[in-house]
Amino acid sequence: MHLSSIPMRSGFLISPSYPDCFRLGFLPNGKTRSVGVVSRRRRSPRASLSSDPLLIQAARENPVSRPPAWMMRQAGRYMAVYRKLAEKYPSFRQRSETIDLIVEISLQPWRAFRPDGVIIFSDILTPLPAFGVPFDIHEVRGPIIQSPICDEEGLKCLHPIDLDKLQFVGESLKILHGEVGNKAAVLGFVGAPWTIATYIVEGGTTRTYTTIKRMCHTAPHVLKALLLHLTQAISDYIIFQVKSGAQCVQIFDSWGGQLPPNVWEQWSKPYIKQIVSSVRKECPQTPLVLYINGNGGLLERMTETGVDVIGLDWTVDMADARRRLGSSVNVQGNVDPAYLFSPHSVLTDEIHRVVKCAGRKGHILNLGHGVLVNTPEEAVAHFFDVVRSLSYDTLFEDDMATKELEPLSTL
Ligand SMILES: O=C(O)CCc1c2[nH]c(c1CC(=O)O)Cc1[nH]c(c(CC(=O)O)c1CCC(=O)O)Cc1[nH]c(c(CC(=O)O)c1CCC(=O)O)Cc1[nH]c(c(CCC(=O)O)c1CC(=O)O)C2
Repeated sequence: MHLSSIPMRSGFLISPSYPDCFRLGFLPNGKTRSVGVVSRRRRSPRASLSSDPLLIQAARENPVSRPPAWMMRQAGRYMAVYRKLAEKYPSFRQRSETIDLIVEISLQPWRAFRPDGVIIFSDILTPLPAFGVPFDIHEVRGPIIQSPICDEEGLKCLHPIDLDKLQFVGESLKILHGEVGNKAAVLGFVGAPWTIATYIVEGGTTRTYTTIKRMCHTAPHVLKALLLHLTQAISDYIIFQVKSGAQCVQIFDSWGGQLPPNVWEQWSKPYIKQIVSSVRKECPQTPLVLYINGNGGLLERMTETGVDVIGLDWTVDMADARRRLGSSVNVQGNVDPAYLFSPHSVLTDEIHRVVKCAGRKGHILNLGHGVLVNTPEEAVAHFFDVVRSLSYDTLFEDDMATKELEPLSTL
């Protein structure tokens, strides 16, 4: 399975830096056309599989020589404009379920920093009421599920996802797509069944996951029924997001890393795999990214889900991840979000290091998890400025030059 292209600010096409994995070209007229790959050697781009003159010309005019970049949680509380808006609309559910507010908040980081992706402002819990699980988000306590599910009786509240109740998501994606055109990718996202189940079973955020982990042994049939229900609902929801305008969808199994790897194999992986296979049938071109927080023990296993991109948290060294996964697996990440609190020069060096370790192909630059509350906005701006000024040629040529000089310096 291949990724489709992620449109860049310059116009349309990312294929030059992703010869193996991007095969949809975004043409300057805004239409998408399926093409072969366009590869680029040094500074002379050439088409290898595509003979479409428009694409070849466009590739020449818009050489892409850096990874695309966006940030998890790139909208939200660290931004002053968001905090101001949150004063006026104090309920998170209102902010994330009203079309005008969703569009406005999603575009705040786009206007301020021009990332290559615009992520819809939403939450992994947003679809819950549409299949029978009401929730709220409390300012201090975080998500709260009014009626956690702990037994067979609890399962009775579940019903198939009613996508009419999520029209605000569909409409917002459509509007965002229209707003950013082919200058950036529009990204949707969902929580993975295991991660969503932690909230539904525990009743909210937990530090220990003991209730749901116990359930694996005391009521496996209940947990399995819940996860199967979530699998169907989340698959339908991803397809709905794609049909509404999402060009790439991130699956957050944020709490999958809380499980021992063999338990993740049993209670998370099969459900994600099922989602990937259902989505593929309907939307074969849409890249799916899988992120797990604390995924060092799961990297190889994550590829077995069939997703296109493996999201890395910052506890995995990018070079190690590349070694372990092989260069044909696409990766996303993984600058430690705490670097955004350090001097800009330190952040610059870290971005360069991560990009060098990731290599020239199949890498989406991102943080290793979401932007932290209180992150200085100037640091986020600096992150994207550095990305924009990146050039693989310069970055890797410097390395080559150093290597070539090495024998001389030993004389
Ligand atoms: O994040 C918190 O600290 C507060 C509560 C919390 C929320 N969802 C939650 C949690 C964590 C938990 O307690 O389990 C639960 C939640 N939401 C999300 C994840 C996935 C993850 O980050 O690993 C998770 C689980 C893991 C985690 O929180 O790190 C995803 C999410 N929520 C949200 C966004 C969108 C965005 O921020 O741009 C996104 C990410 C989209 C992406 O990057 O592709 C939005 C969101 N949800 C929420 C908030 C805070 C409340 C507010 O603005 O009034 C906010 C806004 C913000 O982060 O500043 C509520």
